Amino acid sequence: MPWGRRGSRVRALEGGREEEAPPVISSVPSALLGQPEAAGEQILLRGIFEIGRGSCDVVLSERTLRWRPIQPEHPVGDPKFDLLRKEEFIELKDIFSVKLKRRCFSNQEGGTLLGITLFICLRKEQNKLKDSTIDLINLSEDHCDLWFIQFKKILAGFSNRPKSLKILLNPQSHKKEATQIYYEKVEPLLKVAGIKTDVTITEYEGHALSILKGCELQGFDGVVCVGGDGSASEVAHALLLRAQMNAGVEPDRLGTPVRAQLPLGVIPAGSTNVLAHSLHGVPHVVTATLHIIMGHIQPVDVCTFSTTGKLLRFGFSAMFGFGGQTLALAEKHRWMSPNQRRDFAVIKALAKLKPEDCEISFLPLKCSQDLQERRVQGSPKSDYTGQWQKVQGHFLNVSIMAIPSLCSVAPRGLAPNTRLNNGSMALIIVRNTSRPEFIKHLKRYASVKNQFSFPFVETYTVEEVKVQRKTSMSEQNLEEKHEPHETALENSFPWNVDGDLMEVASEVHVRLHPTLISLYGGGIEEMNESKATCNCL
Ligand SMILES: Nc1ncnc2c1ncn2[C@@H]1O[C@H](COP(=O)(O)OP(=O)(O)OP(=O)(O)O)[C@@H](O)[C@H]1O
Repeated sequence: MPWGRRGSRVRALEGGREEEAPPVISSVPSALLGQPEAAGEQILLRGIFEIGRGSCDVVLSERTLRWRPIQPEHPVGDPKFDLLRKEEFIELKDIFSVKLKRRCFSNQEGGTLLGITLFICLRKEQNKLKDSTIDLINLSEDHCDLWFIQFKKILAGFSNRPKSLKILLNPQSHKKEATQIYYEKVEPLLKVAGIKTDVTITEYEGHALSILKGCELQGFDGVVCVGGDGSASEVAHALLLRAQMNAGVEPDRLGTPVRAQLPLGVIPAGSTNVLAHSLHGVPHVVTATLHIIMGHIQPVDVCTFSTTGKLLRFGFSAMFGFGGQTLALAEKHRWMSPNQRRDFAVIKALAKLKPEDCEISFLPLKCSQDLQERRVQGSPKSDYTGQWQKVQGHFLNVSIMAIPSLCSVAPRGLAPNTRLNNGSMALIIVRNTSRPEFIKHLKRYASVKNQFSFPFVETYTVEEVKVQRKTSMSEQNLEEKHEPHETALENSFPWNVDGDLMEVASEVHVRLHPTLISLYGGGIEEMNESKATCNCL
């Protein structure tokens, strides 16, 4: 349903013949102030407009715009008439723009005024947002001006909404359609909302980072990335690096990093859109755009990845083992289509499945509220000692996630128990097992069954993790028997950090920093139960 309906009855105003411009009530009669339908709200304007196919009594109050069709007198209590006279309303916070509606003729300047158009944001199923319009028709210039000015005043009061945005667009994302997505779906909405934009099309990997390190960002209310996870994570990293530089914090000596100064919007246009999917519950371009326009802000936890005391990058999630090898294989076959190379890489990584000999140290979460919740759920007490713990052994995959990481192959998320800003990371360790058992575990991500209820899977809620890989002599001997290019890949220890490859030989230290960045997005109301789209398993 596009807008609300309420059953409370109001007395119909006189006048408003359909063939003429409806008469105008340009000021609020004092008797109407504080009427029951205003529910304690001050009425700002009341008048008659044609909405849909009939004349309506329209009331603008502090938080809502309500209207009720004007019907001829009829017997009180007749259900047929009562239904026709039902009140409808929208909340003013759902309006994102207002324009005077005119019919233009080629020889006429300005055109003939028809009324006012309101642009509104509607909540649809599965967390989607949709733009829509409501026309308030009235041919009187004075009447419309009065209402138009009032709507403008109301919109100006939403100070959290951006007025100017820096846009970074990766033309190479997915099947190179980010440019088309932006100019066809995003820019028209930003224009309607009156948001100024400054678009830079990136030319190479790392370009967004070098732009954001040096460019003037004063005057912008936010930065928007149009692309996939690799691009979004690069822009988030750049904003956070810039914040540290501005605050005089040396990136390599990050005690407590400072927050990013500007919010980041993510328009999903990549092969994987985990960040946008986790933020909005759905990787939907119009939804992402409307969250930006409406100024919905979502603080999000961020991790730092460092090695030997040096900051490697800021990010939201990481995998090594199977997750890292799969990305490394996919990147080597970028000439394939995104779906083809993903399926190919998964199958090839499964065929070459090999455990990593590692030592993982982690600091369990020590927040008392979380501690209680987890204890109620029956988690082992040993998770919550607040001291470093160590697990050692052969692992097929290790995931460290600060966000739930929703994606098409895992609609409930790769880490469904973590939240965008719950001050913790999920550490998911998959110990060595047979290939069929590991495949069973992977398949569970796409189903409603718990993917962690296997004896070889361990999950922890943590604040910090250190990962050290061990290489044995027997491994080196084995690798010598392979083809040279295959060996190179298998010798490497690739991390998948937000969809980007990161090669690190020494220990990697991952730390969580609660709500370090704000993203444009809304809370997820209900998880999208959509079907997984990966067919390769
Ligand atoms: N003009 C460009 N040419 C080549 N690479 C670019 C260009 N602009 C940006 N990049 C880099 O491309 C990488 C991947 O881009 P992006 O994440 O947007 O798309 P994707 O690979 O299709 O999606 P995903 O990372 O979600 O799988 C990013 O790390 C980014 O730095």
